[in-house]
Amino acid sequence: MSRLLTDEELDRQLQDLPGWAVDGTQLLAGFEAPDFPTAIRLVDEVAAEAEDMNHHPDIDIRWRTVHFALSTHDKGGLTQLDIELAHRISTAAGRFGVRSRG
Ligand SMILES: C[C@H](O)[C@H](O)[C@H]1CNC2=NC(N)=NC(=O)C2=N1
Repeated sequence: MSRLLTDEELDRQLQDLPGWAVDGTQLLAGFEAPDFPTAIRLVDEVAAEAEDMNHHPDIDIRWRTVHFALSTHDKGGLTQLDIELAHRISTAAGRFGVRSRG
């Protein structure tokens, strides 16, 4: 599950991850919530998902905008764990009515 993904594998799987983009060794996405409390509720939900996976994002919170940066630190790049976490983040955002900025 945690080997580095090839560029082809990343390109193919990004088709199913609208709003996410690869930047070097990271998978990035920004989301805009209707208000600050909802942004924090999203981050709290993502924290639970990350703990469940034992795979944790870098998170930047600025008022209603939340940016996530995903990478598998132990491997120095992107693995299937990052893809899985991206899906969980996008799903959680949808549940909270938080739209992607991508
Ligand atoms: C020891 C612990 O399982 C590891 O440090 C986990 C924790 N969370 C992690 N999160 C991320 N993004 N990458 C990792 O390599 C990673 N490793």
